[in-house]
Amino acid sequence: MSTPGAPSGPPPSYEETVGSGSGSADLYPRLPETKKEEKDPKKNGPINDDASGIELIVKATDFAARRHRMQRRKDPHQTPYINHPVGVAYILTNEAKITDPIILAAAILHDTVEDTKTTHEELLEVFGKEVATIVAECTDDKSQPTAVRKQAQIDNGASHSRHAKIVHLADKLYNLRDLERVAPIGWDRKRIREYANWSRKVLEQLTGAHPGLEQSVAEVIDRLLIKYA
Ligand SMILES: Nc1nc2c(ncn2[C@@H]2O[C@H](COP(=O)(O)OP(=O)(O)O)[C@@H](OP(=O)(O)OP(=O)(O)O)[C@H]2O)c(=O)[nH]1
Repeated sequence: MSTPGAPSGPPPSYEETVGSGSGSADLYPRLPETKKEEKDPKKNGPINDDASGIELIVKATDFAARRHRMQRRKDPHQTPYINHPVGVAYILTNEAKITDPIILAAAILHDTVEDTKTTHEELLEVFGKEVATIVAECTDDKSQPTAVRKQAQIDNGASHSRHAKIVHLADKLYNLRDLERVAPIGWDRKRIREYANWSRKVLEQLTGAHPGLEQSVAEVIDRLLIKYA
């Protein structure tokens, strides 16, 4: 979902943009410093020409950025919507250690059919069956009332492919962490509790797809329910 319209007021500070660095409320856990191997800029390294996976991911990123370009998140700073699908893909590579280009492309595209005029047929044509199918499994039917859509996620989650479950887990993790960071405009404590409780029911349907992600989702839900008890 999106909040249309341009942001008003001063731009967010650097700290507000990247997170406070204070731990649990950050979108991504801090990574240990890794010492990079120094490369001699005068020497030419080998060129890896097996680039189809990278091309797919960049193509998906460009497509999603163009389709979501007018959309904003619901947070007080009205963050550009594209931050969400890119962040979901980053959770997959950074935390879940998923490097399958099909799953990453689907993660980047996961809201294009649900929240923009993009169609399933278009994704089929541009990105192929595997990517389009994962996106379809992660797409809510926005023609349905909210309560029906929310129940459908609980009812259908278990029957989805493992790839779709993994994208769904990273999607939930991003949204729950975002909720922990700052509540969307208009959300009171009750709404946050309801979202956390509903997320737990969805999580139960995704069991076994990726234990690490499942644990991370469960931990944020626990923290939210304590914070907003
Ligand atoms: N936490 C958070 N969520 C935001 C923000 N901006 C937009 N969203 C979206 O809002 C949706 C959750 O809000 P709800 O009121 O429960 O659902 P709805 O908009 O789809 O009716 C999520 O989309 P969804 O595709 O419906 O995901 P989900 O409900 O399957 O998690 C999430 O991506 C934000 O700033 N913070």
